[in-house]
Amino acid sequence: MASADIGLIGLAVMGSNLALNIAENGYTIAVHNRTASKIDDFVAMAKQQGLDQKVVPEADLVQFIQAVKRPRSIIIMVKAGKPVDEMIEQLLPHLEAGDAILECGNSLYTDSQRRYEYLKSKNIGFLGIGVSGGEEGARHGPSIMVGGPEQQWKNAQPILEAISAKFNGEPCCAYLGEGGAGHFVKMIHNGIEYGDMQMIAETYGVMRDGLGMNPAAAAKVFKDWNQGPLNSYLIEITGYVLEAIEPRTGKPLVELILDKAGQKGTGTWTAIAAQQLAVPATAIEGAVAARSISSRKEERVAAEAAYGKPSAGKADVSLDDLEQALLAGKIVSYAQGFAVLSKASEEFGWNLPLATIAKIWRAGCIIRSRFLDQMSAAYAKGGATNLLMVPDFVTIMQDAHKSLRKIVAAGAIGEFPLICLSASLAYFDSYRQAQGTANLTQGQRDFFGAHGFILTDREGEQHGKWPSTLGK
Ligand SMILES: NC(=O)C1=CN([C@@H]2O[C@H](COP(=O)(O)OP(=O)(O)OC[C@H]3O[C@@H](n4cnc5c(N)ncnc54)[C@H](OP(=O)(O)O)[C@@H]3O)[C@@H](O)[C@H]2O)C=CC1
Ligand SMILES: O=C(CO)[C@H](O)[C@H](O)COP(=O)(O)O
Repeated sequence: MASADIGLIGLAVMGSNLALNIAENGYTIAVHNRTASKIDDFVAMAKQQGLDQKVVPEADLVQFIQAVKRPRSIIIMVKAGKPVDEMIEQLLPHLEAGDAILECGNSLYTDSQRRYEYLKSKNIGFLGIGVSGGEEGARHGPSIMVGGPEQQWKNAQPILEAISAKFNGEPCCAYLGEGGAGHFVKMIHNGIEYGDMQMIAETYGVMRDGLGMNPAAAAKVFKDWNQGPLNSYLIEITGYVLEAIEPRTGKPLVELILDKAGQKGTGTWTAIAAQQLAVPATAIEGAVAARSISSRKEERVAAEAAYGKPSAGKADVSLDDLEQALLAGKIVSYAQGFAVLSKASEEFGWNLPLATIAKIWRAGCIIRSRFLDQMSAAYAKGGATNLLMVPDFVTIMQDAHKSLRKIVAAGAIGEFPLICLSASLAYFDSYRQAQGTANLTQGQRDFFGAHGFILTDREGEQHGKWPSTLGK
């Protein structure tokens, strides 16, 4: 007898917490996991939290499906990629017309588009949903980015809005467009997350290598910054990470963590999508590159032996400059992320609501910050082609870019790498330079490939009369 309002497959970190969140919001939820012992663990956890009455555990997939009321909504929260397709294949023979799959992992947006088309041909609905907020967000309110057919969204809307984070009472959950729109927006969220994290790490590098600060002193600065314009979840947790002590040695934990960053793909996908759409996203690309360089620990050790240890001279910068530089870098990185969203919206016909996206990122997600409230207000006014041209942000950048410049210069002289902050500065300088240097590039392209150029004093494409270099 079907008794559950919704079903969920995949009881790892995200799935189990989402299921508890759904149960706590008064919905009965059927749960299933490939490894059955995880279902028992989950039920024990639900019991501890007084939510087991709202949970229908089913180790058998067919019985799990039958436990969900029709038309069924089934959330899949398993490892992204092939496991999602395998899960869909296992579900398909037992689903009926009108049922829907809500795929909530970090899936590539083109996979979501493909899955939607495939399931549509079988009369099964599909929503590709980006969920952000990690373990705590999933349990108490994540930010939820929905893509797919609007009717399916309407069916799922009450549950998704109920479980989402709230900012001033507004749900951080929205329908963003057809096909892969939800997962595209989540991908850009993660690209921005990479940029934020890398710029914070670089700022810590300036404190450590340029200002000789220990982790406890750096932690205090991040805690102070969290009271100002940089107020955000990532700045807040940075303070906690820096002040943590490893109990066995009594040393700062951060100094014992191996300096190799992991990555699961969403940052790289953002960089690729930006390149494919011809939108410069250099800060995000820099952040992805920084993780890749970090993973080459052995090569870095060998290179340091070959070139000598960086001089790590005292940087002549203030903490105020550092704060402003981080703010400036962050504005550039968000400007790039939103520019990619804007172009994708045009290219894929999604009509992405940029103000709404900034709004639903104000709470619940990893990049939540005070700054996003200001950004959503700017996009709500309309007419913003690039965040760098929005009056509020022009005002901030007019001063903040000077600090960014000082910090990047200090990094270059002091020999500590600022791959993301320097990429942000270079983008800013390129974006605001009315007379660039592509005139020379165009001359070269015409020289070797007769690609043509435009002259500023006349109409139409022109070619130069170039000397032959053959035989020289
Ligand atoms: N962790 C996080 O902070 C966040 C994660 N996400 C995304 O959410 C999704 C779930 O993440 P997370 O909770 O960390 O779990 P994992 O990505 O670690 O995936 C583990 C889950 O996938 C199941 N699984 C793996 N392979 C298969 C398969 N072939 N068939 C059936 N089930 C399979 C596992 O089942 P079993 O127990 O049997 O191994 C388990 O339930 C991922 O797409 C992730 O990228 C999104 C936001 C934040
Ligand atoms: O989606 C997330 C947060 O928003 C996940 O935590 C994701 O795993 C982060 O990406 P990576 O593992 O590549 O750092």
